[in-house]
Amino acid sequence: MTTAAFGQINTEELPTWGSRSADCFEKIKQIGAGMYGQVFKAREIRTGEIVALKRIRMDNEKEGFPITAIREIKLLKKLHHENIIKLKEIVTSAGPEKNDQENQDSKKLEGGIYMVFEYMDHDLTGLADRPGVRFSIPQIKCYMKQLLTGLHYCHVNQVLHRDMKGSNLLLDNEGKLKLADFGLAKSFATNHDGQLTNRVITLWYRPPELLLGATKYGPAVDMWSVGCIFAELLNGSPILQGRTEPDQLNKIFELCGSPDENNWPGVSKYYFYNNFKPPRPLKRRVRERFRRFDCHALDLLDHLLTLDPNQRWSAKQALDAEYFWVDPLPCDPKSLPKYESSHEFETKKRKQEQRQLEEQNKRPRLQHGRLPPYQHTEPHQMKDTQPSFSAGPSHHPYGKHPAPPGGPSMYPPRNQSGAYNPSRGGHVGGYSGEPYPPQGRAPQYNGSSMPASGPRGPPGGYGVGPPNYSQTSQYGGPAPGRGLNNRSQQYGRQ
Ligand SMILES: Nc1ncnc2c1ncn2[C@@H]1O[C@H](COP(=O)(O)OP(=O)(O)OP(=O)(O)O)[C@@H](O)[C@H]1O
Repeated sequence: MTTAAFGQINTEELPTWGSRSADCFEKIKQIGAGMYGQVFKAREIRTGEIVALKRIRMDNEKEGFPITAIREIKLLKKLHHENIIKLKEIVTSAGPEKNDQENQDSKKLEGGIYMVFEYMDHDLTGLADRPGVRFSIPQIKCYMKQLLTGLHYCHVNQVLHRDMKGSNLLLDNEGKLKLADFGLAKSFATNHDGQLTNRVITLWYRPPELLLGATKYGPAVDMWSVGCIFAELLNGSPILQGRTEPDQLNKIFELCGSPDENNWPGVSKYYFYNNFKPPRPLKRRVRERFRRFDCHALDLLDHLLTLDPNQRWSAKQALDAEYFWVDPLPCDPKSLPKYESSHEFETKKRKQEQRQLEEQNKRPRLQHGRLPPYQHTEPHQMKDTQPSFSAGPSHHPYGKHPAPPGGPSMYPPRNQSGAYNPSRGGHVGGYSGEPYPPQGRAPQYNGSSMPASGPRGPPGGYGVGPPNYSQTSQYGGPAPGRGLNNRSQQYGRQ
């Protein structure tokens, strides 16, 4: 593959885009389910080549071809780099409908438009979640180096990724890492008025400037996410697991200290600064909290998790960090262990099944498959003597409801109307339990104040989006670009 030099976009185009049918491929299995499409492992029938097919979800599209797909195709056609996923072609199929059960079990792909990608064995979140997988330091350095190299290529080509997180970093069994999911990416070369939406990037990876309402921003937004991913790799779990935007900011400030004009010149001008600045000064605790990391890792992390985007390290500065040049050095990707394929979709599904099984086992045993007989009690006693099966674990598909928005934060209580909508964005079902970062995309606005996150949902049920800022919430009334009620409007402001 030819790789364009930094600063140059390879505009060479593939000849037959969209001209082939999806019938050239047979489905092997589903490996991903994002907010905007399902991803399948598939085989090209003629050549036997294994590929990943991302079905472009059209069901919610009243306004034509989804903007996220247009973005992804447009940018990926221009970006050619060994650390960026390769979009090979687009194929279409007039095949059977989505809910056709027979089709779901068959190898035939259902009707729709598909993006054909090179296949990658894992995503970083899926791999890290695999029981028994522990990354070594040279391995983490190797992944981080590739991640930064791919991102540096994007940034010098004036592309912001805007959804950096583990599940969008794909790995193959040769140890290669590639950035994927450019559905929220944006070319900032063409954005002259500088008005960008701040409702991008999955909450746990979202930088403070976006949470404070920035509409002018640059590559530093991705670099904050890189800091979160790096710390997560070393820590073994995500480091800033906010449940709502205020809670996320709260967690950031508790770790990185309070922002003020000294450590972040201009911060007081952000739209939400006065609403969210901590009421009392907080100390920066990055070095203290991660004191078990080695000093070079800590140094890099400290520069990535810098509140002021102008002082935060760029991908280039990060690549030059001591961390990558001292022993133990990053390993050769080819020397890395080969793992059984692991995508976040599958690991989550497995966990969900296990949890369901555990819940079932916890339930009181039913006699002859019937509910346990009620104890005969006087009506007045019945009140306090509920049949035990009702006290069992919740079988709500989303598990526990998330904590009320705002949580134990210092922010004023939030407007509670519609406090939680488990089927946000129209996605139902769900992996329950653990908190989950709302997706990079803001959900469709339902006109009420909603918490930012719910537990993660399954195929699409993951689609727990960050909340829309409520127009009546503590965010201090209407703000530019808020109160949008569909995706195309939502992204109207780029
Ligand atoms: N080329 C690929 N090879 C292997 N797996 C892939 C590939 N592309 C995507 N996947 C899997 O599918 C998942 C979802 O893909 P992607 O993020 O592109 O979809 P999306 O609809 O934009 O998702 P999201 O809403 O999570 O951003 C990835 O996390 C990954 O596990």
